[in-house]
Amino acid sequence: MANTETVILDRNGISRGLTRIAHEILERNKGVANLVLVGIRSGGDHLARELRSLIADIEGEEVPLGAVDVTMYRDDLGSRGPMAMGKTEIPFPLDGRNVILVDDVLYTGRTIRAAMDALIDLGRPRNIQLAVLVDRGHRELPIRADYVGRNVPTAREENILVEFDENQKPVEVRLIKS
Ligand SMILES: O=P(O)(O)OC[C@H]1O[C@H](OP(=O)(O)OP(=O)(O)O)[C@H](O)[C@@H]1O
Ligand SMILES: O=c1cc[nH]c(=O)[nH]1
Repeated sequence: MANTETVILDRNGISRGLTRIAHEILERNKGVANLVLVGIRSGGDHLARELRSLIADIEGEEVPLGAVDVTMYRDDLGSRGPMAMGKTEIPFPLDGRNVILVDDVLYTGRTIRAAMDALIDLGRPRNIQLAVLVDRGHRELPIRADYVGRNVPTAREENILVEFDENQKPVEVRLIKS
């Protein structure tokens, strides 16, 4: 049977969701002092860059931006076959910082567990908060997001695709039923 695809968010919808998240982050953290953004490769790193730009538009200040690759921290490393590995680039100390971890889709929570282990190997943040563009449910670990662009109820066999253009700007979020 052919796949059916439904657009959940277009460019404007994504932009509105990220703008709201930027305001929520600033509200909860009382501004940008002590704040850093770390995006999970790949996808979360592009969204973290968008959030940094939106926060700068509101506060007039750019917060430190990093990216984490979770490949070596995955709990299915042995069973998944070869995987392309990205680079973790966090060019600032994490100790004592309020870290906003950013990803595109939150599903089982296993990627977030891996990312938190990767961060904690690098330092001891004051806290880690989680921002995701889409929460599709079906958690397998006790993990929740602090900031959510859109909650999308899904069936396990469905898939959420976040598409980026050639400049790594988010273009569309689609729900794919196969
Ligand atoms: O909550 P989880 O069940 O861990 O799923 C969420 C993760 O799945 C996707 O990454 P994927 O592993 O497909 O890698 P990619 O983004 O690099 O393609 C997505 O970008 C999230 O990081
Ligand atoms: O639907 C899903 C599940 C995990 N990761 C995605 O990007 N989409």
